[in-house]
Amino acid sequence: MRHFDLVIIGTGSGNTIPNARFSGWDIAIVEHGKFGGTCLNVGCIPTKMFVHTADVAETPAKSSRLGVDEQLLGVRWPDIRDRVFGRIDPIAAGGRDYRENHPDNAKVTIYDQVAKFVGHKQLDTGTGETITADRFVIAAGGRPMIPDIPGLAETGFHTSDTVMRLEKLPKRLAILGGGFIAAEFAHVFSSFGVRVTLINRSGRLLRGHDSDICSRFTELATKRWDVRLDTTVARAERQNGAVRLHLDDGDVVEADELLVATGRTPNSDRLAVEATGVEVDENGKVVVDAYQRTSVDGIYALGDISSPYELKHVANHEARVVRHNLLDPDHPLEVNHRFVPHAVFTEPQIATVGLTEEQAREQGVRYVTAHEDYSSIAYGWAMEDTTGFAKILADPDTGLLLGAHIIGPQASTLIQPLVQAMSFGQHARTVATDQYWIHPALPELIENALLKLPLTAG
Ligand SMILES: Cc1cc2nc3c(=O)[nH]c(=O)nc-3n(C[C@H](O)[C@H](O)[C@H](O)COP(=O)(O)OP(=O)(O)OC[C@H]3O[C@@H](n4cnc5c(N)ncnc54)[C@H](O)[C@@H]3O)c2cc1C
Ligand SMILES: NC(=O)c1ccc[n+]([C@@H]2O[C@H](COP(=O)([O-])OP(=O)(O)OC[C@H]3O[C@@H](n4cnc5c(N)ncnc54)[C@H](O)[C@@H]3O)[C@@H](O)[C@H]2O)c1
Repeated sequence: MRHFDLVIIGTGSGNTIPNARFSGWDIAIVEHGKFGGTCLNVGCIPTKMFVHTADVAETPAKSSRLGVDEQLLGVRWPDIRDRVFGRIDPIAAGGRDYRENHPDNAKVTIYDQVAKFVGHKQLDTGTGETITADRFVIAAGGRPMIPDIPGLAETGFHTSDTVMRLEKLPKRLAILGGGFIAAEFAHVFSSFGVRVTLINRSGRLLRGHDSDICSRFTELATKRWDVRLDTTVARAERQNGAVRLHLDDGDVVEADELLVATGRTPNSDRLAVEATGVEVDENGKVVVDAYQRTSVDGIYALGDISSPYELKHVANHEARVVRHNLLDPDHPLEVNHRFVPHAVFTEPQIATVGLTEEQAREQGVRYVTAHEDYSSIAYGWAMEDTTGFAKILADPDTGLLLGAHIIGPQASTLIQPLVQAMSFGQHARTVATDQYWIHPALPELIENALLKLPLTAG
């Protein structure tokens, strides 16, 4: 059995670990799919390339309120799709080529089949070779979770792994789920002229967000798409080429294609991590401590397979922590999950960091809130925005921010000064008043919301 200093399973964030500081280490990289993992190949990057294109396609529908009459002449799906993957596919191939052929990686060996643990620190690489190592990094991510619906497999469906490579645009798309992926793809496909029906089990879309954000988004989504809430699919079938979804309320939704976006499940099962003694929780997530160490000495995990946050910036941060801890295990770094922001790139954009109002209430945290509409700031007037807002929560006594939630144009960018303020423990008033805010730019939304916080001091 070949023995390595380090085996890394998964080339998403895991592949960022080996650098010049590992020269001299015998490293195996195990990846059965494309190099770059979910984010590069089927996640963040292609979706946002589609989202930007969708935003452009949607412009004419919004411009007449500004007195500019525009017309969308067409959407060339094959060109849109091929631009995205024409850019991405070579990056994945280049990533593999670098690890396989570049002199920097002379001591790196690649295994390209589905691997699974077969014993303590023993990995069956799926290539006919079983390997061992002193250290492992489990960075094998997750995959779409497919609900158990009678007829679903026979009906045929897409997930986020396949829907971006459709041969042609469907006329009608049914989306099962009401989370991040459903919200982003509903925006993308409807902007391209596809009639979208969204079927969601719970009563509000993007649950888990602050309830003011969920309510506003659900209200807007309902105007744009056929949204079925508090509904599940009892049975699916395909008739005359069309997907037919029988809902539990008796209604039938017909579509040309179906996208299942009902959450993701970690790949710990397929990797059989228990065979090496690595502990998983009730959701199949690998259990790690604050240093990303699993229950087995020398085995680390990171990213979607272990993290409570299924976000690329978190996976990358955890990979940096693991890299340090591999190199200097006697002085390990702790992971920093204090203020993890995220954005949903739908229409309108949504961004969030810290506590929602519901969480603050449940945790018994003392808080005050401030709310500012885009329609109250000059650039919001310029854009004729009537639905966007920022909501900020702060501790009334210390003036420290507890959470921030934005729905509206550029929300994913506008949130950043608030992430910074929270990360560096800055007082809300200081952030609002001790720096210039460019007038009349969109960040005035944040400045005004901060100034409105009814703080007891400062
Ligand atoms: C549609 C979509 C859009 C997203 N958009 C965003 C976004 O805008 N912003 C954001 O922050 N996050 C986004 N995410 C989440 C983000 O993509 C993930 O959090 C991130 O990619 C996780 O990285 P990772 O390294 O943990 O795993 P991955 O990138 O999934 O890497 C795991 C790798 O392990 C390989 N692997 C798994 N099992 C085995 C095995 N047994 N043997 C060999 N190889 C194996 C897989 O092939 C894969 O390449 C999105 C996700 C999806 C699905
Ligand atoms: N912009 C981003 O950062 C981004 C974008 C896409 C995905 N992601 C990551 O990927 C993860 C997975 O995304 P997702 O949208 O698949 O999951 P999600 O957890 O965000 O949403 C799942 C949705 O499916 C619904 N659901 C579950 N089972 C159902 C059923 N049987 N019938 C009907 N509805 C059902 C849930 O109520 C929920 O609304 C996200 O949690 C996120 O961390 C991030």
